[in-house]
Amino acid sequence: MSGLFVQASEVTSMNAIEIKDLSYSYESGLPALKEINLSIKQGELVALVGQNGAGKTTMVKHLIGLIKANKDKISIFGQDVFGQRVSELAKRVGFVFQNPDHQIFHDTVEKEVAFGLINMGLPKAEISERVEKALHSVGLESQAGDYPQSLSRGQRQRVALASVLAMQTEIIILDEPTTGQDYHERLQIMELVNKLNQEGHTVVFITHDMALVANYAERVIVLCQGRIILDGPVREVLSQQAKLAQTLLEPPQITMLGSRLAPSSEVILTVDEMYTYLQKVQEGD
Ligand SMILES: Nc1ncnc2c1ncn2[C@@H]1O[C@H](COP(=O)(O)OP(=O)(O)OP(=O)(O)O)[C@@H](O)[C@H]1O
Repeated sequence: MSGLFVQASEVTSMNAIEIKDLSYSYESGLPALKEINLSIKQGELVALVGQNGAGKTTMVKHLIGLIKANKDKISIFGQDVFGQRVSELAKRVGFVFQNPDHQIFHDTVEKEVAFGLINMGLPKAEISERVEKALHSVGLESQAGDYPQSLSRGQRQRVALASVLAMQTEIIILDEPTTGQDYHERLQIMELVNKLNQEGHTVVFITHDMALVANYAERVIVLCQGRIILDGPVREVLSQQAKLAQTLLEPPQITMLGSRLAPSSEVILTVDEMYTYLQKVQEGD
């Protein structure tokens, strides 16, 4: 990995992403984003949640230049994205689309993953090394020569992820990364997301799955009808059940069960935490 990355999920004081007073309406529609203000520090692992149509994809499209932001609205590592080309932004911000077929165009998996690297003008040996490493990370090394459209949706999603990994961008954004994956693949992808963050990447993942949020994110940003209505550490946000209900999102089952069993205790996020809580109760703590 590049020496730019900080080690072991260290969150620095540097803003990786900064959005200032961003509003946006599509030509044909109502406002999709309203007065968004947020900053994400280098090294953070953030979940972005909200019901369908809340504005999550519109927000991240601004970060990768697919929707052009006005001047002084968005900066990436202190640099205004205004006027930056998509290809320039792609070197710092990697984006894995929700639908892998929106980003897969080549006739072999290997060529697909190499594409961005060839555009960057990297030497052949480095391209081969990065492609191999990225395919290994997503468990697709034996599919390198396959036609992507012959793979399952879950595998195609991992091809798209490998293409972004190979670029070694400082920021990685994933839109619903576990869609179409079975249980083991979901675990594998989220462990990989975690590892990337540990290696120093700033990671933002969009999801509807609050169990993923509870298990993997440090911070969660909740969008509702184009506005940020909650933003903070996962435990704090999941304790705001009434506000979350506005978004039709529910805390994970284990958290709901925990709030019934132990209404006054801390918010329970995972099965392990529930187990610890029950053990304490049994011991009469
Ligand atoms: N290309 C478009 N043209 C017009 N309106 C759009 C377009 N894309 C999104 N919208 C509208 O903008 C709003 C925000 O949509 P967006 O896709 O950003 O939400 P989302 O939170 O990502 O939803 P989902 O979870 O369904 O992907 C919605 O009202 C949506 O209908």
